Amino acid sequence: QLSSTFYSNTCPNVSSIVSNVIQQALQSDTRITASLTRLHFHDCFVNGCDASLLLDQSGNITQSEKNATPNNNSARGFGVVDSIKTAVENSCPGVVSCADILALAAEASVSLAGGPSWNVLLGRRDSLIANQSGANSSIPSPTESLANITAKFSAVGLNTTDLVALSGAHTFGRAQCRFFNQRLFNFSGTGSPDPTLNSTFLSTLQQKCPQNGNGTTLNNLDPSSIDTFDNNYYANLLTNQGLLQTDQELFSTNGSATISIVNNFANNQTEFFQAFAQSMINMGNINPLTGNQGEIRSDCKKVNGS
Ligand code: HEM
Ligand SMILES: [Ca+2]
Repeated sequence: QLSSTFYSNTCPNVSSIVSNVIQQALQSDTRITASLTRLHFHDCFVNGCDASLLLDQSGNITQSEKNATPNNNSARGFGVVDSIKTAVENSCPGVVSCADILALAAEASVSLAGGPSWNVLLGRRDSLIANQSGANSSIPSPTESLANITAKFSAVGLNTTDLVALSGAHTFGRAQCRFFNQRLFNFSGTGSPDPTLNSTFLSTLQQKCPQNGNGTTLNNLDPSSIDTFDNNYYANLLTNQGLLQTDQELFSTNGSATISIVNNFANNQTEFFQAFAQSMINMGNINPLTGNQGEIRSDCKKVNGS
């Protein structure tokens, strides 16, 4: 029941307002488009796309999603979300939800980085609660098996094509060493690195992420075109240069239905862009609050009146 025309009377310029603030932020932060895209994912997988992720831990919010393991010292871009909200409130006070701002920011970000555009469906409302334990259990971890990741996508109504297409968001942005360094020296107790890592790529990563390092060094998820949204992510998987274990598993799990989809997206950027846009719409449809459920927050970090 979301609609692309939801704000056409009440805030007709909302898309360009969002895009303009992101363009400003890009001047000093080339990573921001990736970070904003990830926020929509981490919101939608926990209680649906309801901006539950954005609530700070304070007052009645005793266990924020921001402080959950997948987000703590990892999810970023919250300040830019606040700047977008301020700009939107200046033009259209009290009408645009923070959940819709995350959906619009993801589309604008992908588009500004050279990826596809799509009509964002709108009309989500904002939650009154956060679900930290849900964030810990529902957001995929980068060391899980493909079967587990597939199950987590399936739990929110997303299929294998959605999984492969949405993983293509790792065409931009960064990952800290601590999220993949289990692959580099002693993979699964074998005493050897992950055999599905290209040996040249492995040496580079071993140098960037030494065994006694602190694990927070940043690495490009797609070294071949770091801030550009393209299909190089899939080409990297074909040459065993997926950064996260869960990236490489899409191509290196024997017999998996994901392999032919990776091949298709590696060979055809147009098909990847179309599939990515459709899967972002699918993800954006996960369990939204609508009608008179929830509220339109005036500050994305807090429930109204708190
Ligand atoms: C399939 C399961 C997925 C896993 C296991 C996963 C895991 C991760 C991890 C561990 C990082 C690095 C975080 C850090 O170093 O702080 C990351 C970054 C990122 N993820 Fe995913 N992710 C998945 C799917 C997705 C999806 C579906 C999207 C969006 C549609 C997405 C978008 C991103 C982006 C854009 C970044 C870079 C963020 C930045 O630079 O700030 N990921 N992901
Ligand atoms: Ca949520």
